[in-house]
Amino acid sequence: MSQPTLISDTGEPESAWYGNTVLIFLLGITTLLTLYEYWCQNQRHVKLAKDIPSIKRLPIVGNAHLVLGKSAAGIFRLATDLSKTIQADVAKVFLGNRLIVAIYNAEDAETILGSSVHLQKSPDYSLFEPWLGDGLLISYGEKWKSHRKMIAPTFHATILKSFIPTFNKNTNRILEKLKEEKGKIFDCHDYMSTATVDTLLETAMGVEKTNEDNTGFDYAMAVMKMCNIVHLRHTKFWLRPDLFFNLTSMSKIQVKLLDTIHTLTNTVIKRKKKNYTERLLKGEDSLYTEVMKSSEYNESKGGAVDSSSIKYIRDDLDENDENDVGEKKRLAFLDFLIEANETQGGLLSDKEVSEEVNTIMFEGHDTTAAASSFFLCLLGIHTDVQRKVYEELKEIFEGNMNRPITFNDTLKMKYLERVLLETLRMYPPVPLIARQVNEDVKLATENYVIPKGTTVIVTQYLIHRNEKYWKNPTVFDPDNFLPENCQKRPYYAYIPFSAGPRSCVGRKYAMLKLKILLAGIVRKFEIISLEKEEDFNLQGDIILKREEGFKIKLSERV
Ligand code: HEM
Repeated sequence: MSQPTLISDTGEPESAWYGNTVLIFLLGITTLLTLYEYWCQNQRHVKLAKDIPSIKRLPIVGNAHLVLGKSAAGIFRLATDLSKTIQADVAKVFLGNRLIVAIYNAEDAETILGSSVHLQKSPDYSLFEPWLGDGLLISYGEKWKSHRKMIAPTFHATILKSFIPTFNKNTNRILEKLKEEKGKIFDCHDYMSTATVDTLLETAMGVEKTNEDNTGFDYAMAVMKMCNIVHLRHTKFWLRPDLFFNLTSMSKIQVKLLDTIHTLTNTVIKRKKKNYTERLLKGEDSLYTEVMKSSEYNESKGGAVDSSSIKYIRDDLDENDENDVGEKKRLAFLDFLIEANETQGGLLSDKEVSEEVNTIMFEGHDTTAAASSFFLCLLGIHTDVQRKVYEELKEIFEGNMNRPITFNDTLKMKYLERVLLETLRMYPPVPLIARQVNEDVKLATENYVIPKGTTVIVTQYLIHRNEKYWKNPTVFDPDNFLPENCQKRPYYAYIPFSAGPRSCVGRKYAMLKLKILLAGIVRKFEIISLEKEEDFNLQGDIILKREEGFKIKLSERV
């Protein structure tokens, strides 16, 4: 039986009317999208950046589709492959209408990082806010400037030297734990993370680890998972707006992870505040007053401790940070923060103290854990390099491989230092830095212009592998850091700690701590790796890691 034909108000059959409506709707959408694409193409930033090399973009989405369905390691591979495809020192991509310019060369990196103008982080860092607040890593303008001035000197050479016994104690603690893994294949990153969290707590934060609890491990795992979430939101653009993200199960996981992270940092702050109040109740001076009175301080005022011996790499801010001889130099990080909060006319609010503690705990641990894990894997692969490191240590310690490592010993570790610098070249823990430029910037390369409002990504990982500056960029060769080879390179060709006014405040802390930890491990164990560098699946989820983990095997040295 045939169906009766429905007649619309206009007298046409209903199906024809329905077809016309869909057609009009589709035409409308197409016209709107075409107009939008036309508008995009005529935007000032698109026109100004038109000569910067790029790959083909799709209308409307730009290059955003390329990350769809890719894992963190897949995205990292995509980014490095793109740089090879484009074969230029600068490249651009579009996420929708958003322009992103990537820099692969030292000269243009200097234009951005060396400037005191392009200091604002890109909007991508805002995803860290629920975790780090507006701490030093993210903040901008006057707040960043004044906090940087307060915090940088709390990592001064004099303070770092006072941390050496704790670096030794924590190295011994980790050596005991590593003994349990002897002969097994295991992921050393978990151990390196826990060790760095515990060491940071006992040094920069100045709190004693009173029991063998799992705080360091739990915190490190929570940070690792938080990095995964933030990275996922960076690459999956639909997860960026809180409105959508809050609908996902991931947002509930984030709440739990942040609870673990903030519980640790709040406990640390509370303990330090309690110490502060107890001192005052006992009639003792505040640390600040004590420091001011100390004869040691008065002596050093005349001639600050020479920190040049731990200037592993030149730094534009060394002059500013270290000539700023002031009383705060004598207070370690959290001691200073509490004083600034309690006695110095409220220089810092409770919220600001918490933001900075969270920032230092994150920046200070995950970076160092990655650096030490890559170092151990590389020694396991390059056994000739490992032998040389061990020979150097034997010479320094003259048969007493168990004694504590002193500051002077670290100065003699010339070869180990070169191996560490080479590790940071090939596998920089922070593989890229993203800034937002607030004015047009002319680059050295081909006079390209980066329009204001653009996100600029300085890619340390690729600059460190640019053939212009490195003879065999993909070959692990500690001799790249022989003094005669360093002199030939532009300064910005090697920037694992960034450079310029926003460079890493913890670079000297990191190098000193890493030397003691890694020398301690090599003195005790021979490291074996069953994989090769070609097997590394790198993923750049905030901090550079290996997707498969950092598997090594240890055998105890006789
Ligand atoms: C191997 C270890 C480390 C590496 C490779 C490293 C690398 C970096 C890099 C590349 C930046 C610039 C980031 C950016 O602009 O997005 C940075 C900033 C920073 N780092 Fe490190 N870092 C390390 C260890 C540390 C340690 C141990 C601390 C503290 C104890 C620390 C504290 C900071 C802080 C607070 C900033 C922000 C500085 C500012 O914006 O003014 N880092 N680090």
